[in-house]
Formats: sequence, structure tokens, C-alpha cells
Amino acid sequence: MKIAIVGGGSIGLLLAAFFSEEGQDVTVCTRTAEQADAINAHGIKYQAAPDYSKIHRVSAARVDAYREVPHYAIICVKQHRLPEVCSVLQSSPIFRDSTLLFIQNGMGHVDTLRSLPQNNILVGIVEHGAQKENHHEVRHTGKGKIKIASFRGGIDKAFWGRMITGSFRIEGKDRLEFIMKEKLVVNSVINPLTSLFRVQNGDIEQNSFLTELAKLLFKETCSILGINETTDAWEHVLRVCRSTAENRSSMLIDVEEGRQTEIEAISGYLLKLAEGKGMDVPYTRFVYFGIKALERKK
Ligand SMILES: NC(=O)C1=CN([C@@H]2O[C@H](COP(=O)(O)OP(=O)(O)OC[C@H]3O[C@@H](n4cnc5c(N)ncnc54)[C@H](OP(=O)(O)O)[C@@H]3O)[C@@H](O)[C@H]2O)C=CC1
Ligand SMILES: CC(C)(CO)C(=O)C(=O)O
Repeated sequence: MKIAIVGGGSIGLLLAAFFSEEGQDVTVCTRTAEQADAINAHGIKYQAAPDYSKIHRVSAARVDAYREVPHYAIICVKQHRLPEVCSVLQSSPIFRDSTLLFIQNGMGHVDTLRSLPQNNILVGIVEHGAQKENHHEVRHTGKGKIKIASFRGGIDKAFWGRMITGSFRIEGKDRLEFIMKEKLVVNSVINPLTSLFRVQNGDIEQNSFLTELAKLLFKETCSILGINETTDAWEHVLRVCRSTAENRSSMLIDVEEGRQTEIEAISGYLLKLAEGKGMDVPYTRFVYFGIKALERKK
């Protein structure tokens, strides 16, 4: 299958390497010509701890210079970059018949997807940790799951089910809202805490004071979303901390690099929901303003 990965960041490069390993015809659609040139010249270097690396020869093009017609377009930009990418997806005939897959953290984007003309739109969640080292190198810093579900149209579970490399697999699910809420719970805890305390994901479980804070945030997020704070749900958060222990969350990297974070789509989304329900949510408010303050410092 022809697969376009839109956005050559940590997750875009990771997925490009994965689909290349699966024998798919992958093109990375980048924002800059500089990154496309680097990928075309060197391929993508996939690295995994402690000493595994492999070069994947995939092609790359700046997104507005991409001329192929992909079966799948996997959108790997941050939430706040979606408006510009969605306008390309809306206007370009290239993507008209593609199945789109959006993998952003947070819930902010789901309403935006309604205006897209494509008949087949999937939404997914990524529990892997990845870090882009430079334009064409990515480090796989934590292995987890990818779950996808249909937002509009069908889902070819047989195709996705064949995409298995070792423990790397994509699971097709029926309940979109469930997988998104489950991931939102994880990100509402891990992303702001790791960013405010500048720690790796694993520290949330290792440092018992951080675990206490994580539990408070976890309980609050569950009550905002109206879901049961089961032991299973809490264990799931800890499992992601463990499986991505060495990872610096995507929000922490944004903070360190002085970039806009996805706090609006995660804690900002939860705050608005809580406001609508007349709920007071002090922990979520605290982390929201804490991250906004760090963004202002940049
Ligand atoms: N990193 C992680 O471990 C995880 C991330 N996620 C989620 O995955 C999504 C992507 O995150 P991540 O890969 O870390 O983000 P990055 O910031 O590493 O990558 C985003 C990429 O999108 C590119 N981009 C921005 N605008 C455009 C555009 N208009 N056209 C084409 N490309 C564009 C950026 O290019 P440029 O650099 O040139 O601006 C950058 O390469 C996020 O929603 C994140 O929450 C989920 C799980 C884990
Ligand atoms: C899975 C996790 C928590 C990995 O760090 C993530 O979603 C992120 O960094 O945004």
C-alpha cells in the first residue's frame, strides 16, 4: 500500500520506519524541503535501546510538493498544526480517496475532522515513546500499543491486523470514544507532570511523591470524563509510565525546546468540560496554568 506520513517528527519517523519494515511504500510528507532532502539522502535511521539500529530507505517530499495518491495518509503533526494540514487535506485532489488516520493526543481535534470530505477517517492513539534525534533519525524509547477506531466509514481490520513487527502492532477497535478517553486519562497525568518536574515518564512511578500527584490528577480526570476510577484504569496509567520509562513525554520536549505544547488539547479540553458541568478541578487547573506559564517563558 502507498502510505503518506504527514509530519516527520518523533512519531512520524517512527511510523515511517515501522511501515517500511512491513514492506509498505512509504513517503514522509515534511514541512520543510530541508528535512525531505535529508530523508531522501540518508533514509530513516531507526534506533532502539540498547544497540539496535536500522536504516529504512523511504522517500520524502515537502507536503505541498507531494504528487502521489496514497491509500492511507497518517497525520502525525501536533494538534495545533492540524488546521493547516486539514486545509491541504480538504483542497488537494491527491488525498480525496485516501483513508486518513489521525494519531494526536488529546480530544480537541475530533470536532475539526467533521469538516473533512474524505469518506474514511480513522482516529488512533499511540502508547509508544519516540524521540526524533534529527531530521532523519528516531529513537524508539518505549514500546506500547497503537489502537485505532473509525471516526467515519469502515476500518480494514485485516490490513491493520497484518501490520505486526515483534511487539509493534496496530489493534483495530470498535469503540472510538473509549480508546480516546483512556488515552486522555494517561496524557492528562503523564504529560503535564513530566513537563512541570522535568522528569522521564518512569519517574512518575519511581518517585512516590510524584505518584501521589499523579493519582490526584487521575481521579480528577476520571470524574470530569464521567468514567469509573477503577484499579485497572490506574494500573493502565502506571503501565504506560513503565513501558515508556526512559521517554521524555512529547510535552516535555516541547517545553524544553520552547515550543507551543498540546496543553490546550489535553488539560484545556478537560477544564472546559469541567466548567460546563460546574465542577471545581483544582489539580487540572494547576497543571494547565503551570504549563501555560512555562510556554510564556520561552
Ligand atoms: N513523541 C511521543 O512519544 C508521542 C507523541 N504522540 C502524539 O503524536 C503527535 C505527534 O507528536 P510528535 O511526533 O512527538 O511531534 P513532533 O513535534 O516531534 O513532530 C511534529 C512534526 O510535524 C511537522 N509539521 C508541523 N506542521 C506541519 C505541516 N503543516 N505539514 C507537514 N508537517 C508539519 C513538524 O515539522 P517541523 O519540525 O519542521 O516543524 C514535525 O516534524 C502529537 O499529537 C503527540 O501528542 C503520542 C504518543 C507518543
Ligand atoms: C505515551 C506517551 C505518554 C509517551 O511519552 C505520550 O503520549 C506522549 O509523550 O505524548
